[in-house]
Amino acid sequence: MQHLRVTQRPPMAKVQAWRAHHEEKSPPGKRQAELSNQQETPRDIQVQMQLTRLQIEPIIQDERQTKCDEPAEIRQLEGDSHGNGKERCVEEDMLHIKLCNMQDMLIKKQKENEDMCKKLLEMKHQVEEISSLRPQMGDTDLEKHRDLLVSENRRLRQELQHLRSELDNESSQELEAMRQRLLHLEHEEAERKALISTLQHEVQQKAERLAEAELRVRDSIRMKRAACMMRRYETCSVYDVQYVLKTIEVESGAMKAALGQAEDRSLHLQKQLDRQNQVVQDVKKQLQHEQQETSKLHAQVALYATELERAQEQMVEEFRSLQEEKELAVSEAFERAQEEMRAVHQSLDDFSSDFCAEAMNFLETCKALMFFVAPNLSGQCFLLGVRRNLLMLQPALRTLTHDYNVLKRQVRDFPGLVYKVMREAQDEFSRGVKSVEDTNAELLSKYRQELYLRKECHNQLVRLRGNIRVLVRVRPITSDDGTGPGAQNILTFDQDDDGILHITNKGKRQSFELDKVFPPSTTQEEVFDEVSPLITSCLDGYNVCILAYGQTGSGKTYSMEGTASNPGINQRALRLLLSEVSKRSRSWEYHLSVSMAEIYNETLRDLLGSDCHSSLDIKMAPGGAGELYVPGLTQRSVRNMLDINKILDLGRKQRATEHTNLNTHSSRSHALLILSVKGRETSTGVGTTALRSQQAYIPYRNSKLTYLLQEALSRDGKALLLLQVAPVEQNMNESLCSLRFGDRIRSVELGVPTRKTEQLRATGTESSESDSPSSRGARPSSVRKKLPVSVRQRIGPP
Ligand SMILES: Nc1ncnc2c1ncn2[C@@H]1O[C@H](COP(=O)(O)OP(=O)(O)OP(=O)(O)O)[C@@H](O)[C@H]1O
Repeated sequence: MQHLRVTQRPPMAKVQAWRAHHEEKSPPGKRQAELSNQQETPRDIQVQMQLTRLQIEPIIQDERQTKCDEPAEIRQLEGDSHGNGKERCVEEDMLHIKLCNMQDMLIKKQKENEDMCKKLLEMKHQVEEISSLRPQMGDTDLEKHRDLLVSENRRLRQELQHLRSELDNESSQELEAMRQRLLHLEHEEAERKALISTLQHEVQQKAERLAEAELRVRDSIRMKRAACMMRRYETCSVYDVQYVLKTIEVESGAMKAALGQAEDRSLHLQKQLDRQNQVVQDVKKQLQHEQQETSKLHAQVALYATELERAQEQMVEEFRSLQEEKELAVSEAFERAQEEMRAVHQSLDDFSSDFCAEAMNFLETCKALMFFVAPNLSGQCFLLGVRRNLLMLQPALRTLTHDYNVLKRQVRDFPGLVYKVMREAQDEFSRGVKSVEDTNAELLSKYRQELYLRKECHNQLVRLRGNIRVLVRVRPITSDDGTGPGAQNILTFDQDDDGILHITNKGKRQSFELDKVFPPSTTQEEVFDEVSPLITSCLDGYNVCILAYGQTGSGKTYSMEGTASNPGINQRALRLLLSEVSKRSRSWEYHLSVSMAEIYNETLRDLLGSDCHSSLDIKMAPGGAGELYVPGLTQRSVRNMLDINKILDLGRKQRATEHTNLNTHSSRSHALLILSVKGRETSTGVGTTALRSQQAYIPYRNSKLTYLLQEALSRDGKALLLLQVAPVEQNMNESLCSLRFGDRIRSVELGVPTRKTEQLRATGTESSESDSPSSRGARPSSVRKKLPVSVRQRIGPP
């Protein structure tokens, strides 16, 4: 591709040969000396012109050739870029335009060259003419002409040189740009081809894996069928067959009836559940309505409160102005009264002084007249008048004082009155609010009660159907989650329903309903409290399986193993079982044993054995019951906490050492803790066997693990899935996958869990009876339960 735009250089050999030929005739030293002295002859000029022509011609030819090549290049480019989309078409168009421009330019340049050639020819003619005229012309004229021609020749040569360099420059730039573009396109194409081949490879790998999985499933079905057949044909004698047939005949009616009853009960419970759901929905609606009403009332209360506040402020303002007015009025009245009093006193004083003066005068007069006339009574009359006036003023003063006192009292009592009125209003409001709150609380408690009932019904349904219980534990945000937008929390919880988890995905909220959701604040103890009833039921003879599932770093190990100071389910479960065993020790004898295994890369390893490097196999139990066991898997008896701690430590250490040796990552390995409990009721001789297994991850593609799990998740088992999720945004996809997986698992029906009991006969042979909830009612013991006890010891040495 790159070679397309490489321009052919002028045939320099031809030029050099021609030059050598003429230099022979006119040696370069001589010619140069002539040129430097401006002494070129017409012959020299002719030679120069010819040389120039020879140099130009290849360039022109080259350009012509380039021009001819261009459509081919374009075609080539079109071919290369075919299928690279619009972008490439646009680029091709641009290149095409550029090429057209170049063509135009080349034509122009060619024309210029041709013009120049013509000029040169003319010059040649002129030179010839001059040479023919030379004999007729004088030396001076000739010299003049020669100078002119030489200078013209030099100018033309310079122009030619300039044009040539321009042409070279432009064409080389264009060529470089096109080369770059071509390289880029080639690079892109190579990348695409690599991508396609990677994808093809992946598709092929997936197809191979699918085929492999299909083959495995077919194998397992074939094996199961074969085992069934073997069981039927090898282990059962004619007598057994007859016995079985008879038992089936006898039992089938009762079994059908029991099945019918169970179905009826399930239907009834389903109906009840539907009813409860309906009630819950109604209550929810009512609650919503009440909440709306409450919010309305709250708004009204707030409105009233603001109005009250405003009224209070107004009242206070009015009260203040009234008080000011009152004080003003009182002070005015007081001043007036004082004025009046002063006036009265003044008049009294005046009067008394006048009166005294008068009286003195009068007395003087009287004294003077005493001797002559009888005593005069008019002075006494005047005094009586004044006294009457004073007596008339006194009630007015008293009324004024009384009014003043009343007003003063009113003013003093007014804030208290306002406060009282407001208090009453507030009391009334709070009574209203409280009654609304009480109604709400009542509705809420009813709603919770209904939820609880619904959960109970659901649990009962789960027990009857034998579904797997799915719990979710959300781990807290840790420093490993980093900072930034990826470390944002995306999970929220429902305050009223502990089985709801909301996940906010791109602004949208998705809700998942599970059996229980543990928020990050949940302690190990609280998680264990939820799991413990399941664990104790393995003492009653049920197969129990607890699985922790989740992406790497979501807290599976933390929940199952925990830390030394805060142990997880494994250690707590063993501790609980030990304490239960000691509680029941009066009537029961139990034997607890523990195995620990790890599956890594389809290799099952014993973590408690002396050689933890060797790989173990999973085999069909020889009893023909189609059950599996692991030959050579170490089982260690457990009697106290010391034993438990030793065993767990050993298992952990073996696992860690092996990981260091293999340089593996923990998330690719799957740990199993298998606990076997064998119990015997000392009074009746009834024995129970059960199996509990835990593991850290369920990859369904892992056949070894699936084999072991299919035992634990068998029809007569109780199973619990502990989904572990990380709360941050960067783990959203994995969290969604885990929750969707949990949702699907919740609907998986394992069948009614059955208790495994066996009656030990005095002769040493064993029989068993079903003690499942249904069997305790009407369901008779099944054929499966009549198998010898050794067959039920599934994992561990046969
Ligand atoms: N509930 C929790 N409280 C506090 N820390 C937790 C909790 N759950 C997990 N962690 C912490 O989160 C980190 C990852 O947890 P853990 O190792 O249990 O994840 P994992 O799912 O077992 O990972 P892997 O699959 O890679 O083994 C650990 O540091 C652990 O201490």
